[in-house]
Amino acid sequence: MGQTIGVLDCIYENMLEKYGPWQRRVLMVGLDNAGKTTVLYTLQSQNGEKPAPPAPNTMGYNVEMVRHQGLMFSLWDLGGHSSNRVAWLQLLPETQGLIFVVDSNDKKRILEARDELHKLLKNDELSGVKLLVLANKQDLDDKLSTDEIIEKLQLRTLPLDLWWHVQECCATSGEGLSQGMDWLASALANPQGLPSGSGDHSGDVSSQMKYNGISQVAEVLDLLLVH
Ligand SMILES: Nc1nc2c(ncn2[C@@H]2O[C@H](COP(=O)(O)OP(=O)(O)OP(=O)(O)O)[C@@H](O)[C@H]2O)c(=O)[nH]1
Ligand SMILES: [Mg+2]
Repeated sequence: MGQTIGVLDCIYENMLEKYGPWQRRVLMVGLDNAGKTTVLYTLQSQNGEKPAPPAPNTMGYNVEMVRHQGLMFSLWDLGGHSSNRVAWLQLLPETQGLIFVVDSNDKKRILEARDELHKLLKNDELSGVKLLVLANKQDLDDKLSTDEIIEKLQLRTLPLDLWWHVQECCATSGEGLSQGMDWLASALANPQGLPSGSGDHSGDVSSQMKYNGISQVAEVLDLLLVH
């Protein structure tokens, strides 16, 4: 196991070398059915790319390189089913941004989402991470508002030095995704200067690049998920 993670680190260092200081690792997590994969591929299609065919219930992960506001993100969409969640931990080192996707319509599971988020944030590797909460499925009638999501997820109990922001969105239409990415890009670009909850301004995912190294990282993760 240790050797496998070492290989992962090595590949990631190669990616850093290739993309320099602009490259940021962003993990996208949340419960199953929250809409993570839809977010990933809607961002891809907003960028003019042909998105991958929809694949519900991600077993493992999807990963794409996304450029936004001059920053290059390696955006990892990790399957949210409980059997997948242990794999989230493998990617925590070097993670600078965390996108936590919530199904705003699923009131029955919001406390499970809260518990997963707080459990994840207890990991030391995530100290200094910038947290974007996507309050997804805002197109549905019986949805939780931003204030309700903040309260239910107990975001105000998080450490004061942890920056977080809640963005309402609809992953199927793409509404709100760009604003969320704006906040994340600003937070990651100006780690000293952006107070929690501020920084919304418009912008688009401008381009996307794929890097061969991703498939190597993916192979290593495949091994981790199988064992
Ligand atoms: N109405 C509505 N449905 C959405 C929205 N976003 C995603 N969905 C639907 O929710 C379902 C689950 O979406 P996925 O993107 O597969 O969810 P996921 O978080 O990747 O789930 P796992 O891979 O199991 O972790 C799909 O049927 C999507 O079409 C949204 O904004 N509004
Ligand atoms: Mg998925």
